[in-house]
Amino acid sequence: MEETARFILNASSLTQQLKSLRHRFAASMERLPRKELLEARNSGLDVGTAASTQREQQRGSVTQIVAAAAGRTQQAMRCLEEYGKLIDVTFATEVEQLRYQCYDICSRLEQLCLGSRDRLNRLQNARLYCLMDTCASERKMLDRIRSLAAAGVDIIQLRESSVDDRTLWKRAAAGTHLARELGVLWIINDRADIAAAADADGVHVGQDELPVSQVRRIVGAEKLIGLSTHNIEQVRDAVRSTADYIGCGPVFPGTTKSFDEFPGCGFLQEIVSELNDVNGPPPTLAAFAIGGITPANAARVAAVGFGRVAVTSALSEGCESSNAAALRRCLQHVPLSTTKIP
Ligand SMILES: Cc1ncc(COP(=O)(O)OP(=O)(O)O)c(N)n1
Ligand SMILES: Cc1ncsc1CCOP(=O)(O)O
Ligand SMILES: [Mg+2]
Repeated sequence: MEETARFILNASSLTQQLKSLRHRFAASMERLPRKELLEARNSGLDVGTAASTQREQQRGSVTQIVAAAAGRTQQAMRCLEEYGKLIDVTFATEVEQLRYQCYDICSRLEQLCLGSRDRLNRLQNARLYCLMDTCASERKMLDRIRSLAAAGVDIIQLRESSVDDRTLWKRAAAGTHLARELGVLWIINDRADIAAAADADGVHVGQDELPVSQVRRIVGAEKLIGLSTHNIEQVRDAVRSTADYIGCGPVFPGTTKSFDEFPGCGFLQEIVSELNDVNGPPPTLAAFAIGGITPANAARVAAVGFGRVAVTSALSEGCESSNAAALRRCLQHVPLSTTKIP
């Protein structure tokens, strides 16, 4: 459990709590006579070593490993507590206290594993991603989120650089609550600090912002991290990082952001080959095509094997519903690359 908290989830406070529990447990164990404990260890004569069930041999995910470890730890503590009463009552009382603390920590750890799994599952199935700004007021922003969710958008990104941090955080936090209620993923552009403070589902960063390794330190393991990529080397770096998805483009010129160069559909095709290459890196990333994508050109994106798009203008106010449906129709037959779920 400590390895999961530390190396997989990067959950520092949980790692600290598990470590402290382990140390306090070791201190309690010192109450027992070490020599007798060592002498009692005799695997050769242990009738239980051959007894193993098929279930014990199967672990399908890190979450299952954690659940099994939590169960074993709690059972072991209960056992030590009960038999300990025959040897040293103080030992038994200490283990009882540790067992209760262990319940809380294990439950938090399992929830963390399940939470990140749920987000990754939703990301895995996402096809439509919309970028929006903070709108003129919080009420207008929430209405817009409702319209996008009703139109069938899977992910919404709050992309805004012209408001103060306090306003951005407030809008981000209000969006978190509504998006959770509506079942859409809520991502904050550029700002890992705001994403963490607002408890959003994740953060999207570009090549000039904080590197993914640093973003991960800020947002923790359970949040999604998206990274913009403009060439195949950046895609390869993203696969090696702990990013969960990539934005790929710009594909076509658009009105939201101007660019000097357009890697275009050729780049998308390269990504599809790279992520599906059985000899190459495992297909661990969800990839969204971005830049000037509309219902009129989405078929060209789908034709190269991209089943996910991120758009701004194509889903602007008033045309959410019809354009989302049109984009979906273009993309729906493209199989989605699999994302790795811990
Ligand atoms: C899904 C998605 N893909 C790409 C981008 C672009 O990010 P970036 O290159 O950092 O540019 P800005 O959006 O910050 O101007 C994105 N935001 N979302
Ligand atoms: C933020 C960003 N990054 C690459 S293209 C783009 C703009 C996407 O908006 P639109 O779909 O209107 O081109
Ligand atoms: Mg950016």
